[in-house]
Amino acid sequence: MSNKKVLQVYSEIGKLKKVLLHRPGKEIENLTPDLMDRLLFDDIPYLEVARQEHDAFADILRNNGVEVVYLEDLAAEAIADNDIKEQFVNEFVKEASIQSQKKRELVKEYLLSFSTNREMIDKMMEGIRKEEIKDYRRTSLADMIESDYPFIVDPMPNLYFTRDPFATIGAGVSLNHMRTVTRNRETLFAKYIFNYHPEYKEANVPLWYDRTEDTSIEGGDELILSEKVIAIGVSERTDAASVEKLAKRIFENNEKFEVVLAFDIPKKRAFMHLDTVFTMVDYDKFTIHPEIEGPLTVYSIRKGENPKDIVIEKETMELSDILKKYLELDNVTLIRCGGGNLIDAGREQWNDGSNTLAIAPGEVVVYSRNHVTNKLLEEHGIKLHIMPSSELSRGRGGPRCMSMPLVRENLK
Ligand SMILES: NC(=[NH2+])NCCC[C@H](N)C(=O)O
Repeated sequence: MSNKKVLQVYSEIGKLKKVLLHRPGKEIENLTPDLMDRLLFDDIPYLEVARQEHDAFADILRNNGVEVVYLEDLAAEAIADNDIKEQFVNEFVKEASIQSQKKRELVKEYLLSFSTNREMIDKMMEGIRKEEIKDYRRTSLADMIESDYPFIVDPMPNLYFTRDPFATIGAGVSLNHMRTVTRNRETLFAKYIFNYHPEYKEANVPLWYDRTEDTSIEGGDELILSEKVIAIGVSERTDAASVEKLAKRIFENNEKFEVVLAFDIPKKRAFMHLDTVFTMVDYDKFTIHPEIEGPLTVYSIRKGENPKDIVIEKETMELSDILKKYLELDNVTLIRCGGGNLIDAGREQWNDGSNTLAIAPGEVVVYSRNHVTNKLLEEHGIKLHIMPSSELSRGRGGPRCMSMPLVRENLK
C-alpha cells in the first residue's frame, strides 16, 4: 500500500493541491421565502447563474493546478456496497424529521428507486416535495390533517458551503456537530466518505471531533495558521466547550500542533464564523473586519504536563502581537475589509469581503463584488483570482466557505 497522504492540511496558505466542492443543485430551487430563515439564507439565488459562478470558481482552481473533487461524487462512491448503502439510507431517513413510520418507509423506498447512487444522493440533497410520493397522506392521522408544509424531506441548500460540516486538520478530520438541525444533516455525507470511500477507508482517518457530540463546532471557525498553531472561533456556531474537546484530542494524538488559539468573537449572524471576519492570505498578512477588533478576546490552549491536561490562558496583547508571538514573525499586517471605512466595511463583509481562499502564499480567490477590499489586497501585493459573485453570495458565504481543502503542500 502506498503511503500517499490522503489528508494533509498544516496551513491556510500552503499550495492547494486537492479540494472538495459541492456544485449547487436543485436544493436551491426548493428554497422558499418561508424557509429562508430556518435554512439560513437571506435571499433565493438563481440556480443557473449560481452554477455558472460556481463552475468559474472550480475552473480557477483547476487552472491553478488544484484537483477538484465533488461531495456528491465522493458520497455516491462511498456507498457502492449495498449493505453500506442500506445503512446510509436508514440513517438519512432517521435524521430527516419524518414523523410516521409508514412515511419513513415510503421515503426509503422512494430513495432506493433511483437507478444510480449519484441520482439518489442528488435527491437527498434536493429534498422531497409532497407531490413526489403519492399516497403519503394516507399513512397517518398527522398527515391527513396536516398543514400545508410543502416538503416531506427538507432541502439542504447550504451544502455548497463545504467548509463547514467537516474540516481537515493536519492528517485528520473534525467531523462537526453543527449548531442547526438543517446543517447537521449535511455531516452524514462526510461520515460515510471518511469511513467507506475507497480513498479514505484504508487510511483510518483520525477524527478530532464527531458529529454525535452534544456541543457544536463548524468548519468556518477552524483555521490552521501554521503547523504549530490552530485558531478556532467561539462564535454564533461554535461553543467554547467544543474548542477544548478538539484541542485535547489533537494534543493526545501527537499531531504537530502545539497551541490552539480560541478567538472569542461577537455572536451574530453577520459574523457567524471566524472566517467571515478573519482569513489568512500570506505568511504574515490577514484580512480582518474592523468591527471585531474591539470586542475580540483571544485565549491560548496549550498542552499541559500530562498528555491529557491542557493549560488555558487569556491573551492580553493586541491581535497583531498575538499573531507575531505564536507565528514567530517580526511583522504582521492586518488588511481591513472595506479599508476600515465603516460603510464599505459593513457592506463588503456582509458579502464575504474578508472571506478569502488562499491557493498559495500571497495568492487568493475573492468575490468580484468586494472591490474596495480587493483593491487594498492588491496594494498589499496579494495576487487575486477574481470570481463572479452575484448569486452564490446570497447564501452568506465566500470562497473560503465554499471549499474544503483536503491536501495542501507543506510550507517550507
Ligand atoms: N464558513 C462559512 N462562513 N460559511 C458560511 C455558511 C453560510 C450558511 N448560509 C450558514 O448560515 O451556515
